[in-house]
Amino acid sequence: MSDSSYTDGTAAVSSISATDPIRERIAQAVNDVRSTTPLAQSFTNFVTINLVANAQLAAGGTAAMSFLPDDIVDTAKIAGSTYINVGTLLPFYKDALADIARKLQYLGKPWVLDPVAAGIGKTRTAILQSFKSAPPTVIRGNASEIIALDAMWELGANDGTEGETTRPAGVEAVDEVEAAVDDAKRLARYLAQHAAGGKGAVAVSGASDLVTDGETVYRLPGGSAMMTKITGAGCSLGGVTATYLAVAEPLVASIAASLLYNRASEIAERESNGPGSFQVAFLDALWNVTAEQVAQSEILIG
Ligand SMILES: Nc1ncnc2c1ncn2[C@@H]1O[C@H](COP(=O)(O)OP(=O)(O)O)[C@@H](O)[C@H]1O
Ligand SMILES: Cc1ncsc1CCOP(=O)(O)O
Ligand SMILES: [Mg+2]
Repeated sequence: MSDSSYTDGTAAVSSISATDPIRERIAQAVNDVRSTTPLAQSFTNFVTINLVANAQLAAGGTAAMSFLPDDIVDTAKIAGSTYINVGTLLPFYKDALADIARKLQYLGKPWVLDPVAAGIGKTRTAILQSFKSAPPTVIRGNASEIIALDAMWELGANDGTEGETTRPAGVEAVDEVEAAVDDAKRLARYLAQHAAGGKGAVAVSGASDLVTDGETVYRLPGGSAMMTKITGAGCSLGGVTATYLAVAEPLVASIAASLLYNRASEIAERESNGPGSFQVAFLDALWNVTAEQVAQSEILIG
């Protein structure tokens, strides 16, 4: 850790040093994806499915989008990881997704959950509640989704630390990332105890991203506000997190994906002049950012 400790208004934070061992593991994840092109399967919403697949390919991975429940289970057996995004659902998925989560757990397969629009609708709520008993390896969402999922799983109620709940927010966040710190830590501790593999991480995206394994909180500043002007920035981040989860442990996979996104979106903002060209430049930058640029990013802990 460096000696450049300071306070951001809510918590004392310090930059990790240029030689911190986690940087080597982040670089390794970026390079391993590019050299082994791992398959990460996705069950994801039909609004942003194309960007999810293209972002996974641009990061160096391989994509497969599955919708039939038996396809999802069969593909999970041959994939390095699975991504489940609940942005657009159909009624029959209420039982099907609960069953898929149980099968992934039985098979010991790592998966990433993106709880898009958590808090909206009885069917989505039933599905997200069902995942508590067969939880994912990584949860990646915006602040409002993380706060809503934590409330749904009643984790704060169990340890007496329950914070304020928020109103359902649709697919966009109405909460700041810092408002979701305690929720993210509670969820990550729960994943570490109950997820297949015995390790978990929670990633909260926003103006400055946050990733935690339940013990340490990593803050990852930077990126581009233009990411809020294209649909699927968060969904594709979840997909790329699954790509990294195929080669790395949950914490490293989550941090690497978030850092890759921040560096790529900064480059894309400089090289584009509106949302359309930004999305194209962003995919190019995912492809071109070096592992060293990703791994040497500013990382704050505290
Ligand atoms: N104001 C912002 N400044 C910089 N990056 C942002 C900003 N808002 C979102 N991002 C980035 O956009 C991506 C998607 O995050 P977010 O918009 O929170 O997800 P979602 O689309 O699921 O709501 C992340 O890489 C995040 O860092
Ligand atoms: C607009 C929309 N509506 C249902 S899912 C979806 C995409 C959400 O994408 P993201 O969470 O990446 O902003
Ligand atoms: Mg989202």
